[in-house]
Amino acid sequence: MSKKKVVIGMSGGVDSSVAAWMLKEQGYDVVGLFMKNWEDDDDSEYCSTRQDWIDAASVADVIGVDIEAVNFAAEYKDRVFADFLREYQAGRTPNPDVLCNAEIKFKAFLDHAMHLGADLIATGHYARVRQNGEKFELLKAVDHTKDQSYFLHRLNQSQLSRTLFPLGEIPKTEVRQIAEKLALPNAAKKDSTGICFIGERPFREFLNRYLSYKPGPMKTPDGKVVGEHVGLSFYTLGQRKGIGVGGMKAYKNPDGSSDAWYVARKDVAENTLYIVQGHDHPWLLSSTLRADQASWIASEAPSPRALSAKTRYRQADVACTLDYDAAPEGDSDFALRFMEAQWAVTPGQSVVLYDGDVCLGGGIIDSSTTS
Ligand SMILES: Nc1ncnc2c1ncn2[C@@H]1O[C@H](COP(=O)(O)OP(=O)(O)OP(=O)(O)O)[C@@H](O)[C@H]1O
Repeated sequence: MSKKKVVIGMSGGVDSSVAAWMLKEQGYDVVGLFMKNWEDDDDSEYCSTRQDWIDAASVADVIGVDIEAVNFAAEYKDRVFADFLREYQAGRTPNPDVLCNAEIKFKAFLDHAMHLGADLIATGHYARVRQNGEKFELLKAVDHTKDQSYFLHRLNQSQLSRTLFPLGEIPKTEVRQIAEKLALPNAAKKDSTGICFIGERPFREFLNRYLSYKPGPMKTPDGKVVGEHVGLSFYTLGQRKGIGVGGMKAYKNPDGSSDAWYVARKDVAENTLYIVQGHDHPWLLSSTLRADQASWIASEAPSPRALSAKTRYRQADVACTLDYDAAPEGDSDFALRFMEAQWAVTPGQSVVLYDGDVCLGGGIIDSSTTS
């Protein structure tokens, strides 16, 4: 029987390098594919694409697999970056890495791999796929500290049925050990952080180039104007640094100290930014949320029941109840009620639902309430 052909996304990072090696060990016919999703223009200071390609190609050479490069910069701009800008312009805080998986890594990439004659695709994500009868399930990685299912929650049955995640079963420490044992040229490379096209560059300066912005008042909950914001798009809920009221001592604790200020609300219609003093201010806590753009891995919506959720990556799962009847306001698709109030639930971010280790899918946070 001929070997199954797997096209794996090789980013030049340690994870996808080790994943490619594992697939080869497992007997697959492995081909690496390096994607370029962002044109460098004048960004070369912050963009490591050239070095990443060199790393991916040298790893492919060491483990003995073919590799090629493909440019999805146009698709990325149309399907991910345009949405990212629209969301920021509307005062929300989007998560482009979620959309990148749904539209680029598991759509444009998948289509391209199929044209190359692949049976399956693979990435170095930390997550697992399990077949359960006719259905494919997305599970958290065994290494919960690295689990990336949050970013993969918009994948569907067709995508999951053709995907392998070789790293889902092993801890990150073992991945590093394998890279060292094989003397991979990138064994000591740092993990990438942040949104891929922004990288390490100053965020506000980057957004400035693409968005129109209008300064407006910064107010406290009682309506007092305490400053001016530079444009609502440049702030996110729960933000503490960069508000520019650090020295403001208007509200003191009984002991004379003053707590930090946080962004708590954006009123887009009034172009007003509300800030509150103290990490646990009631305006920063939500007991319910509404979400839209629901996407369910099993194709159908889960039954309303007690589940757990993450309203941001790297957050411990929180107990909640899924409810559809509570959602009909606006375009909301579902509502959640949390057992314990959640801090800085942020419109535009993904909310992802879990039943134990099984990721059920999720939606985009539309609004939240304190009551
Ligand atoms: N430029 C790229 N070309 C091809 N595949 C990519 C690229 N960027 C990411 N991927 C794939 O998506 C997976 C997850 O991407 P992410 O940016 O989260 O990388 P990571 O966890 O730092 O992994 P790595 O160490 O492989 O870069 C990677 O392991 C890889 O398979």
